[in-house]
Amino acid sequence: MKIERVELRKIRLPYVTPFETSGWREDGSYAVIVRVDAAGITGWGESPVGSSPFYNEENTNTVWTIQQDFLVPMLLQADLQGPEDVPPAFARVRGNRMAKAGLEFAVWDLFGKLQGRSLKEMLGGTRDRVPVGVSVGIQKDIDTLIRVVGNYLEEGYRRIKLKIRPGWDIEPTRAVRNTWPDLMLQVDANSIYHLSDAEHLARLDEFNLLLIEQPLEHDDIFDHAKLKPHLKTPLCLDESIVSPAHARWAIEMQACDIINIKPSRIGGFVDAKRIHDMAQEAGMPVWHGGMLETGIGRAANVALASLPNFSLPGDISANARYFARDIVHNPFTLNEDSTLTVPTAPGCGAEVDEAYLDEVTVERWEMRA
Ligand SMILES: CSCC[C@@H](NC(=O)CCC(=O)O)C(=O)O
Ligand SMILES: [Mg+2]
Repeated sequence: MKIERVELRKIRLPYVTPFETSGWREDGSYAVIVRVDAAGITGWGESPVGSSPFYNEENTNTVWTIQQDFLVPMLLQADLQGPEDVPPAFARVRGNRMAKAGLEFAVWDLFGKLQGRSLKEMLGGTRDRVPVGVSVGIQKDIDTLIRVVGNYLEEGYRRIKLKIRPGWDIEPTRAVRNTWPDLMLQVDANSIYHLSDAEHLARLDEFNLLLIEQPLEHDDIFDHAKLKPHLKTPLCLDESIVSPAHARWAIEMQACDIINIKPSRIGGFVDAKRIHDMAQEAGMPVWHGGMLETGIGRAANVALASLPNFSLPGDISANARYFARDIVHNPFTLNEDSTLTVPTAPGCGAEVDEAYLDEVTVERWEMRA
């Protein structure tokens, strides 16, 4: 099948509160929303990039350029038997995985609608609900942090992730642990530390954390393997794992105990599923990360998180955690057991609110076959 039309949109969708990590602060979604059309069917996808290239090497503008100049023409050329044919069509383009992923997601959604199959079914999901938690950004002080965490626990979330950085790591984590001794708690450093911080990072071991996420450089596996023996807490990689090859290197080098899987970081579902399966083979648990997606990317994430080796709560909160109003008519709401319900509708299950999407679109582009 040939894709007949591709439409890209830059959006501005404000977060209910800004989100701060060790390296940047973002006030809203600057994602690129992808629409593909063929045979009278529309598929939707999202490249969940930020305004700056601070999480990985991509941002709104790199996605916008690479999609328009290379990936969309390649996609329109391709004769697709299924969404698995999308990555080979993009193979000549190095990196730019969020740009690739947004387009691939949209083609998965399209084929699901064409075949009457949910994304969960297409990907091999086994769960009807997926356990989720909340990622809590860096706060102005510890009292505020305790209040913010308390509010999320009130809402019913059972797992909390804290962003940390030098000067905001041991004491905030201690304060949360002391307030909630039995809480499922983990931390994410977003690559801000170095191997020389090993002893300092080992101080986090006293807090009985589920994991320490991506403490060292965003493109490192070797030093994480050297760090791991210093830690009792399980070590999780996020930014470093951008392909099945990276996952194999990390597993074989014993560089981590757990992998955070984000199909956007990895370039799409095909390779994300490969990493899920490799980790399962190796007896390594994975959990689903988040990139503050709108309801379009969020639905894609929930579908993937329904696969069997996703064994720790994911960073896939209800849409309202970020958006007062989302670009979908059917936002996720948190179930009483701190899970989200996996959509069963054909495709990703997101019902796009096109009128509101138009309102939050700041730039639009399209290309036809
Ligand atoms: C703006 S990029 C945020 C990347 C960060 N993501 C989260 O903390 C989860 C955010 C979410 O709730 O989607 C991570 O490194 O895991
Ligand atoms: Mg992370």
